[in-house]
Order: sequence, then structure tokens, then C-alpha cells
Amino acid sequence: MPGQPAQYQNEIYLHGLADQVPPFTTDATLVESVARERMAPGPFGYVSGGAGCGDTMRANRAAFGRWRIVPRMLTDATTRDVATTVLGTPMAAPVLLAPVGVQSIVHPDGELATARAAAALGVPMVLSTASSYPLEEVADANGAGQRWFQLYWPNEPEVCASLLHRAKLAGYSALVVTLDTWTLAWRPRDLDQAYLPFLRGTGVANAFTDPAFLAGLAKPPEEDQAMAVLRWVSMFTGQDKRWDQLPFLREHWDGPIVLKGIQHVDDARRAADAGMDGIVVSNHGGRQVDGAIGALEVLPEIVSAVGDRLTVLFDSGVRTGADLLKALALGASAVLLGRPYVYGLALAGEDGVRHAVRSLLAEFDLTLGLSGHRTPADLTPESLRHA
Ligand SMILES: Cc1cc2nc3c(=O)[nH]c(=O)nc-3n(C[C@H](O)[C@H](O)[C@H](O)COP(=O)(O)O)c2cc1C
Ligand SMILES: CCCCCCC(=O)C(=O)O
Repeated sequence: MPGQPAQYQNEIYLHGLADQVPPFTTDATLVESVARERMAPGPFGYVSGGAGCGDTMRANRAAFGRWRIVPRMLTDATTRDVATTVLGTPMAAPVLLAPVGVQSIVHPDGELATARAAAALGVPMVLSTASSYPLEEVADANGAGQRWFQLYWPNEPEVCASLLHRAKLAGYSALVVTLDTWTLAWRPRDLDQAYLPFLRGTGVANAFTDPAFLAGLAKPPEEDQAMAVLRWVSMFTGQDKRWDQLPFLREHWDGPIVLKGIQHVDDARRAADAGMDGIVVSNHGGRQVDGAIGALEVLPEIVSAVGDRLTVLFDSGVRTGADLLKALALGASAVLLGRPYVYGLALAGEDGVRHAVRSLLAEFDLTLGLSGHRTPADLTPESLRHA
């Protein structure tokens, strides 16, 4: 697979139709409706839902629709090479699996299955602080794969330092610090179903295995789980962080640091001024501020302001190979894929993640070639037209 994403189409056409029908649709825009039929309502609502009435989620998709690809003919695009390296991390394609917490609500193997799939695909996974399995177990499942760690920045410095120390020891090579979720947004689907995974004791694995966290508890989690969960959740809520606290992270992390959730060009400049290595232009998949601007809308201005000073990554609303091509053409170095791989996990575990991602990469590779390009580096804003 690594280096040859379109091979997947050949496997399906030439070898697979009779006895290897894919585990679910290869159309990434339909996978959500398949998942809706097969998933339990609570987890489906949590994954698929957004903030408020879903206006930002729709804006994310609409933003992709406004950019159109303008294909070129008679170019040398027969063989493509989509492999790349981002912040020192080699990847088979310019894609990472976005940090998604509490994955065991959709499949019992949760992040372990995702970690195995990511390693097989040759793409990095970004493990959430709120994972269902301890970061060390996920690292073991990921083996020789590439992995980054996403930090929800706890308001207890000892716990923060301890998590970073563990992540480094377990081979996570870059740190992604999420800034846009210092409290959960108004999410009517979860409220209507009274469904919040954390309060059910999911997403606490990194806390309940952390010596600094455990040392701060009056009673161990076995004796008072509810209190331990509340303490963990409250560590991430409240906006007590400011730009001048970023040096704390530098003191405790010697690899690349990426700020996730940047939407304003001035915040992108501040990240660059603070010496950050990268940013993720993202509105958290429309899960935080309903009414926010579609994430792709702000990508070009941010790339033009800071693209020469730090690495710009992108997520929110990427569903197809064409979407990936558009985000790269507008200057993203790579894209984080969110819900599509989570639906794959829900529908078929590790195989499902592989199928969802391989389908998207095969479509990307073919779209790249049919548009007249050989590598992602050939893409520029001139490959597109704003309609
Ligand atoms: C169920 C779910 C859980 C998520 N958990 C986290 C998380 O723990 N940390 C984080 O930084 N982002 C989290 N995100 C946001 C994703 O990293 C990413 O920004 C978003 O899913 C991208 O949008 P998309 O799903 O439209 O592709 C979560 C998203 C979903 C759908
Ligand atoms: C204190 C916030 C934890 C949220 C973790 C999951 C998440 O990011 C989401 O969007 O849901």
C-alpha cells in the first residue's frame, strides 16, 4: 500500500469483485448513512453531530464545493508519487488520522484497531488525550508506525508534564495541542440522548494510568470512579491558558509542536511568533462554534500569512479525494481525516479503518493524475478556480 494508493482500485476491479466485496461503500460521502443504519444511536449521534444546528458542519462542506478543480491534459501523470514528509514524519500520503477521543464507544478495539490500521496504511495517527486505551498500549499496537500525541492541556502542570513524558517515552514524535475545546460546545444531539461518554467512564485511560493524576486523588478510581472522572474532565475545562504559557510546553517537549484549532489569521501569526512548528487550520469538524466560518475558507489567507514560517495542516469536512486535492492546492502540507475513518472503525474495526482510508487515498491518487499532476507538490492555487 505505501506509495501506491490507487492500487486499491485495481484490487477491487481485478481481483476482488467475486469474493472480496469491500466491507462497506467506497463512496466516502455515503459512509455516514451506512453508519447511521448500523450504529447505536448514542455513539452515532456523538460522532456525527456538531455544535448547535450543524451550521458549521454544512459550511465546511459548502466551502469545498466553491473550489473547483481545473484539469490539465497531455501531462506526464501516468505514475504518481504521493508520499511525503511532514515535520520529520514520513507518510505514504499527505494524510494523518485526526485525534478522535473515546473510540471504544464505536468499536471495542477502539484506538488499538486504528493504530494497527494506521501502521498498515503508512499514515500517522494522532492519539487523543481522551483515548479509551492508555497511550502506551496504543503505541504497542502501532508498532513501527508513525504516531503523534494530541494534548488537551490539563490545568495541573504535573499532570501535563507526566503525560508528555509518557508520550515521548512511548515514541510519539510530535505534539498537537488542541486549543478550541476548552469546554464542550452546545451539542443538542448528545443532550437529547443524555449521551456523554466521559461521564460513563470512557476516555479516561490516560488518567487512570498516570502516576501524577493518581497522586492527586483523595481515593483511587476503584473506590470512587465518579469523583476520579469528574476530576479528569474538570482538568480540561476552563480557559486558563494564554499565549505566554506556550514556553511551558517547549520545556517539556523536545519535538515539533503543532497548535490545532486555528481559524483567524492573527492567531496563525501569533503561533508563528511563539516559535510553534505548525498549526492545524480547523474548526473541530464543526463541533465547537456553530455559525463559524467554513474551515477551508480561511486556509488561503493563513497560508499566505504564515506558510513560510511554519507547517500548515488542515482538517474539517474532508470527505473525498478531491477534497484532499483542494486543501493541498490551497497550501496545506497534509490533511487530518476525522469522521470517515471513525465510521470505518464502527462498521468493520481495523479492516474498516483501512477500507475507508484506502478508498479515499485511491480516489485522491486517481483524481491527482486525471487532473494532470504527478505529485502533491505540483498542486498550486492555479490548479483550482473559486466559483
Ligand atoms: C467523535 C469525535 C471525537 C473527537 N475527539 C477529539 C479529540 O479528542 N481531540 C481533538 O483534538 N479533536 C477531536 N475531534 C476533532 C477531530 O480531531 C477533527 O478536528 C475533526 O473530526 C475534523 O472534522 P471532520 O470529522 O469533519 O473530518 C473529534 C472529532 C470527533 C468526530
Ligand atoms: C474536555 C473536552 C474533551 C473533549 C474530547 C472529545 C472531543 O474533542 C469531541 O469533539 O467530542
